[in-house]
Amino acid sequence: MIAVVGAGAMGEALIAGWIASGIEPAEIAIVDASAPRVAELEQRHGVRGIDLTDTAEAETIVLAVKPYQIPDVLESLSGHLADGALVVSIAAGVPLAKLEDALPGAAVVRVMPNTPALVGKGMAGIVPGAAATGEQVERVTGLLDAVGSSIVTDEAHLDALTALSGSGPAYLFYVAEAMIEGGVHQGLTRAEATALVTQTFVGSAAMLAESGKSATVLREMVTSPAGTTAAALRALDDHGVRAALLDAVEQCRTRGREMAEE
Ligand SMILES: NC(=O)C1=CN([C@@H]2O[C@H](COP(=O)(O)OP(=O)(O)OC[C@H]3O[C@@H](n4cnc5c(N)ncnc54)[C@H](OP(=O)(O)O)[C@@H]3O)[C@@H](O)[C@H]2O)C=CC1
Ligand SMILES: O=C(O)[C@@H]1CCC=N1
Repeated sequence: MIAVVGAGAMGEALIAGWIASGIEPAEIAIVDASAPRVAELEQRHGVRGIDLTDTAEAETIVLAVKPYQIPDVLESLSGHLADGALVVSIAAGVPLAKLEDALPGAAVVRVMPNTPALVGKGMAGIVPGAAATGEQVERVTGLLDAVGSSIVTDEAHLDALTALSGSGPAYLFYVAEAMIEGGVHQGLTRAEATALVTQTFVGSAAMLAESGKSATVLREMVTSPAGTTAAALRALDDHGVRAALLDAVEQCRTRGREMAEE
């Protein structure tokens, strides 16, 4: 049994992705502070709500509560884990050391997933803790690869990874929102603008993933000399969009580091 503690946005993305990948809903249990939320997910996905103490029966316990809620959950779990249980924390900015100190001897793995797991296109970074066996790391890798792709990395790189793939979907949705608004300003209906922008994201992502060409070359392919794209990119440069993205990635990484100290 996989128990997901904290069935919010990311918890549900993983659950839905796992079920779509073929994992039986009966194999998944959820714990959440909100009874209506548990009922909603039971109805939508066919998973079952359990109490935190029932996670003692789970082989894999995924901690998906907000980072500041992690200490309380760890305190409740301490001393109640099954032999061989694996604890997977997806909380941003909660170091392995804090997790391992609260669960002495337990196998712990830190993971940074992202919400596209919901549609089987997730990206995740995996950091094995000291007591995690090779089989347990493979189990986690299998669970993340079932909903997209993953890499095993060092904890030192996890905040940077969070700044790209963990939080990254939000930057792209932000750009999509702004482009849709731009289309509406030009007189397109919101539905037309949304369809145009959505398919442009899908096509561009597929080219980036499948063409073998760099983002730079793909951008140059669109940019005809003295043409429309060059004018648009000039406006982005004038507004400092590249610098803003560099700063956004840095601020995200820095916030992850700060959270580790809170
Ligand atoms: N959202 C994302 O894209 C990503 C999130 N993460 C990480 O995932 C974690 C969850 O984030 P997110 O899904 O956005 O947050 P949410 O607030 O959507 O989900 C957290 C859920 O946990 C519930 N909860 C709170 N306390 C407890 C408890 N003691 N026991 C069980 N459930 C509890 C919350 O209920 P209530 O709201 O009532 O408090 C809520 O439903 C965070 O640690 C975040 O860093 C990692 C990668 C990506
Ligand atoms: O915003 C957050 O803190 C979480 C972690 C990565 C994405 N969402």
